[in-house]
Amino acid sequence: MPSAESKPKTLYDKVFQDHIVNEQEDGTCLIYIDRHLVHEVTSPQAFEGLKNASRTVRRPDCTLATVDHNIPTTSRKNFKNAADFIKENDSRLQCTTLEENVKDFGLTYFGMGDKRQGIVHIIGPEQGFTLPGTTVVCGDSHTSTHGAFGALAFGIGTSEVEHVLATQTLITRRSKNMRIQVDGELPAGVTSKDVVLHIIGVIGTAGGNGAVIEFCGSVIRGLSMEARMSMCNMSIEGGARAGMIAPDEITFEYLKGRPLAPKYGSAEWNKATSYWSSLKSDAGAKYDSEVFIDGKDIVPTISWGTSPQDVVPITGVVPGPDDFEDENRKTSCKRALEYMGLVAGTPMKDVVVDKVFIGSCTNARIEDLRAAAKVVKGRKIASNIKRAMIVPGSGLVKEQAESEGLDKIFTDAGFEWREAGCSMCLGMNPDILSPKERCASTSNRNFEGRQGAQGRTHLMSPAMAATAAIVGKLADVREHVVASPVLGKASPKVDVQQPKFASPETEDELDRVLDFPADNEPHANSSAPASGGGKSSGLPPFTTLKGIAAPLDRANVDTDAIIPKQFLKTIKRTGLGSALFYELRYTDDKENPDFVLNQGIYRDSKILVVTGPNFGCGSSREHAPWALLDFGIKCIIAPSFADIFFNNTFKNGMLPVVVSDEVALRKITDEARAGREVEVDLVNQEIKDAQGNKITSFEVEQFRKHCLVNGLDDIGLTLQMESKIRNFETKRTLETPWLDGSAYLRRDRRGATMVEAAPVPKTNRGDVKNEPLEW
Ligand SMILES: CC(C)[C@H](C(=O)O)[C@@H](O)C(=O)O
Ligand code: SF4
Repeated sequence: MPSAESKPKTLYDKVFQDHIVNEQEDGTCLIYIDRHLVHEVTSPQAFEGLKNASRTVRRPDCTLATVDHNIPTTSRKNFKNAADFIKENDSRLQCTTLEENVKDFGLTYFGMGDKRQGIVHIIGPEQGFTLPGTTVVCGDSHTSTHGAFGALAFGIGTSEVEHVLATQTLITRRSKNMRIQVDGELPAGVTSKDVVLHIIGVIGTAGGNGAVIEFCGSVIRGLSMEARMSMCNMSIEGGARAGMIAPDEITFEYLKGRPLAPKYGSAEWNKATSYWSSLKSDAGAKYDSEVFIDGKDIVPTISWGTSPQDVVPITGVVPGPDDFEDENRKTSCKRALEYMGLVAGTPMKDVVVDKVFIGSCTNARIEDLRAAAKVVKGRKIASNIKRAMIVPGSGLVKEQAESEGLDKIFTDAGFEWREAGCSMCLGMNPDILSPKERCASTSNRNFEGRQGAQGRTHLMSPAMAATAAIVGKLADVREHVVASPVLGKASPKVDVQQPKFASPETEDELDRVLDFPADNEPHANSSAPASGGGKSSGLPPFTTLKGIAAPLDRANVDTDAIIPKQFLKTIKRTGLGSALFYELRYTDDKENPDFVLNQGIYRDSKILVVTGPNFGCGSSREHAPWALLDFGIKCIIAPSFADIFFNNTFKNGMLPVVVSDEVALRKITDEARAGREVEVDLVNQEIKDAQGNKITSFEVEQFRKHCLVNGLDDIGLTLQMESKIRNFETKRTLETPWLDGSAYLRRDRRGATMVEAAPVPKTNRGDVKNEPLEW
């Protein structure tokens, strides 16, 4: 779909533009979603919403589901079904709920008995489900991974999952363009994980807020697809909505022969690659911000603290509060040192490690395992290492590694060779750290409690984690491996039989008239009652809110802190108030009297005033706003917010207010500290004191305000755009036919009936006896 306008565009601009179904005057866009990945944690409430409203999944052919977060990674030799295999009640319920839902809605599902099962961000690319120029979403923040293909891929909350399931579209706005150019050459032993950790150290965890990052430059061009995926994966840790890399020959090579990619050599493949080749930023395209990095300045990088921006070269020392100028960072540093059990000035290489975890959607692909195996080969893990785990990202990665003998290299060295899943990346399953255990980890988040309550995480590359296992301390791979560079360049190809599928029908007449009756369209200034595709009022309206405001003196509050992983196992949206800020509110299950929400009037807070920036960073879990809401907090005031959290609050009838003016924020905080009520008047966009005196005004997007004030439900509104969505789909079938349900499920040309395609079943519920594991 070539873009029409001639103004130089960025890669992001092009992909975004090609997916607009409708654009309102205030810039609110309805965009079409090509690919939707679903996992068990963020989908139950979405499916429940569909069922309650008697809605169906619009495009089962563009939806792919798997289980990854909750599942044990122990041997599946005796696996019969998930219900028997998963011992923990809540985890089992989330997985079996997904199994029921994929059956009820007719979705393609890779269950635990299917070797294509794996971490959602590993299986999408592996299958060719992720393709250049597509929009890809998932109820998971690391959906940014798929941007490595030149896709616009981003994490969404559960309300948006429901929206995509029902409408195959999303309501969103344009992000800013940020370019990060890494030129030159990487020194030996430096991998893409070091590059991205280094970048996050430079820009900070809020550096990319509101933006989509385009990674470019000679270093990026020289990376394999898997290495590019590791980089885009962690764009979210840099605060960005998404990361993107322009597709090139390396991308096309990777896609050849993937089951869901157009068949290599076919007319469709040629058409696709010619479109994909146009997906690069035009010369002269404008970026809102740019960062230049010289590859030669990057050394193996490792995290020391509790935020992904807390990184140092392995050759460095643990920093102290005096190393930072910013007050927020000084405070965070003090707290992080205490949590991590580290003393400022200690050489990183002196830090002793207890456990090693090689896995996660950042680094559990075949190249990652090869890089680790290269370090480990012929060696043994150090005697102080209590446990070292290799967790392949998917059953196919596992199989490939076994065919290369990597499993043997690892087990001979003393590593555990596990089954695919998220594992110790977030400890929603049995793989966790014990309190105070220190882990060398290839995952992406080192938040407090992330890998287990009081666990201590150091982020690094697979080669560095493998070196730590051998040395028993954090260590520099360059001092322990002679051969270099450790980073492999080739993208392994999954050797698969190309599934047969009929090419989509294209003779349908393309209706180019995209007009839609004006009185049915959502409009910022209209409160016309909904009609047609569904009801559009569903949330309690938000006009003004007056109440006690709790002050919170923290920066970069992540959603793991707002609601820790153990509470994500619910299949409901309610009842999470008691879990809000769990680790901060309770010590050994007893209330911590120092935490503001445990004190007097603040127990009844309706507003939260946060003094530090970037509130709600990290995971896409909508459980964070649900927990705040259940506690009674409907409005959060902060200098800035992380994008996904910000979005999620609106979907629940809540209001996040950005107050970046320091004086105004201080005044509001003073009112909060004095225990006086604060009033948030959305209609007039003002914050007032208890007497009604204006403290400050604030900005809010008009469409969002309209929905909040009128209590409107997005899905109902979007369903009224049915004819525009249908027209977009018709055009998509004609111009990019490879995006219509290739292989697994194909959409009938009349658009309604779903037909099943060989060779895989529509659902795989883990019934190994009746469902094929080979394909
Ligand atoms: C469970 C899910 C919402 C979450 C995410 O969005 O990132 C998880 O994958 C994580 O890594 O914390
Ligand atoms: S970040 Fe960790 S928990 Fe989240 S999807 Fe990736 S592997 Fe799973």
